[in-house]
Amino acid sequence: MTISVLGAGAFGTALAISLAKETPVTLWARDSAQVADMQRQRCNTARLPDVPLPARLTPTSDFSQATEAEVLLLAVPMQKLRSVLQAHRADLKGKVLVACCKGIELETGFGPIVVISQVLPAAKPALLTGPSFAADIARGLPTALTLACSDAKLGHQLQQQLTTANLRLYRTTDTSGAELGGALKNIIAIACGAVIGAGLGESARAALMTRGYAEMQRMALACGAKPETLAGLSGFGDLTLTCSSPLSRNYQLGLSIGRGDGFDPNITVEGAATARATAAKAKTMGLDMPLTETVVGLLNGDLTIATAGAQLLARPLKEE
Ligand SMILES: NC(=O)C1=CN([C@@H]2O[C@H](COP(=O)(O)OP(=O)(O)OC[C@H]3O[C@@H](n4cnc5c(N)ncnc54)[C@H](OP(=O)(O)O)[C@@H]3O)[C@@H](O)[C@H]2O)C=CC1
Ligand SMILES: O=C(CO)COP(=O)(O)O
Repeated sequence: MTISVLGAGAFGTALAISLAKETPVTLWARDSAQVADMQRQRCNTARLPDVPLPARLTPTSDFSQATEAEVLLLAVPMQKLRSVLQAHRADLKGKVLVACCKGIELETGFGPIVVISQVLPAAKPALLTGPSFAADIARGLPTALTLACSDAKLGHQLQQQLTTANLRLYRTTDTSGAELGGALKNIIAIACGAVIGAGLGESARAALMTRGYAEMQRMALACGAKPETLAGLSGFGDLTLTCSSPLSRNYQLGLSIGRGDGFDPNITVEGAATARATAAKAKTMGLDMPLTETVVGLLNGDLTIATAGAQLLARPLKEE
């Protein structure tokens, strides 16, 4: 089996490095200058400066060359996924496409699997998600992820093909649960960062993580997901990592909100658009998602941390 990774950001490069230790991998980037630099330096200096590219990793800016592979990993941000698929529709037709992004499309409220199916009805979509920082995967540290594919046979094959010595994949056919877990945890990570940034304490963070998990379940189960998927790596696992580590960019955005600092808008923070998409979706579905609404209020500047905290604490008392 041959593999290409489309998108040479932090995560795409990390996955390519991990896989290329065991099999040839092509890594596509749209920027030919970046590709030339990777070929020359044998390193992605912009995104993973300290990790060398293995000999079996071939960087390219030639999309057709990359799509000669049998399995294509899509490692671009969620809000860019549709345009990338549309731009390369002919080359991607009928391919096995493994989305590696976490989020919900702002304009439609759909996750990556539906977006792939809409743009490329003949493609075979899957999702790779779960708790993992690019830097950890690139350094070969032990990591466990979820491979979700509604086609059980293909999911089984992908699980075998994409597992490496240090990257252990579990599989599920519940694509909806896997993509919602990975998308919604980023919203709660922003909230947790804000609480810590504002000095409100670890106890408040634990409360947010727990009530955030309840909120994630509320949305996911209403969309037909299985509770055990939410309890797995793609949901609870990634929630734990992202809400507790300063390496997370979603958590970092929250920290800056809590501290009242600025934040570089060029950094990929999936939770911001996903919070807005989820709040809109929850409204149409009649779901109560107070933490998501609060994060949207903070992002839009409609709420201060003090008002947000006071509003959440003043909500009607209820059963757990
Ligand atoms: N970083 C991590 O630790 C993890 C990330 N993820 C997920 O992976 C996804 C990607 O994140 P990450 O790699 O960190 O993000 P980065 O910001 O590091 O990289 C994004 C990549 O997408 C490319 N890109 C953006 N827009 C386009 C476009 N229109 N056409 C082609 N390429 C495009 C960028 O290219 P260019 O540089 O030219 O702009 C860049 O290579 C996200 O959904 C994230 O949640 C999942 C797990 C871990
Ligand atoms: O998804 C991630 C960890 O699993 C990466 O988190 P950030 O996108 O917040 O950096």
